[in-house]
Amino acid sequence: MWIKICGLSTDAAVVAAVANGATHIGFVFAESKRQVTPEYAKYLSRNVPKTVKKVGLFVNESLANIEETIATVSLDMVQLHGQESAAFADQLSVPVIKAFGIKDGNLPAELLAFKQHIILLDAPPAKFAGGSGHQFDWEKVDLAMLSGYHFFVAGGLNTDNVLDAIRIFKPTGVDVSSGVETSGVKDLDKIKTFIEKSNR
Ligand SMILES: O=C(O)c1ccccc1NCC(=O)[C@H](O)[C@H](O)COP(=O)(O)O
Repeated sequence: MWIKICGLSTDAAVVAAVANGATHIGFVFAESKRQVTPEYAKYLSRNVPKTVKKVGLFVNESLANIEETIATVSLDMVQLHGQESAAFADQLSVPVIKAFGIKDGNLPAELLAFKQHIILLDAPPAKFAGGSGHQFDWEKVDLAMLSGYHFFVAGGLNTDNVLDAIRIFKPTGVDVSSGVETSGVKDLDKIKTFIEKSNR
């Protein structure tokens, strides 16, 4: 199971994610309360082993700026949260995770164009393009449409519901940000519990 802990902005949270077995960690470079600069993400990444994938999150950013950030931080992957096309994703130099906000359980038709990429099923955008802590309507999703895709389930996951998400979706991975926070700050115990439960 891939386990991605997203929106990291402190050393303690990075250490907790890595030490407890996260396979992916996410840094938000888009406008967000969790936004970090490329230079700071590079600093936070200094002791992250190569086995843990560093993912950079962007919203409708230019190809040049994304590539510059990939180089600065040594990102392994990019997560796109805007209206980026598959043709845009195809041009990036690292593997891409494309986030889709799922409204009323409807998977977007665009999914087909992203078959070569990794998909992230998320709640629809709220104040920011992601990281809202909201859940989408799991029960209405046509699971058969996800066959053949590598995909993360995200959106409002937490230590109480992650096992249900895994049971229902049988995803390649799970992704969390708000659900491992307390009062808006990453909670090291919740990170540990989330990873332990995801690995059960
Ligand atoms: O975290 C943000 O503030 C953010 C801002 C802009 C684009 C994406 C953002 N976050 C994405 C994520 O952290 C997660 O991949 C996903 O949306 C799930 O978040 P959550 O529901 O908070 O667990």
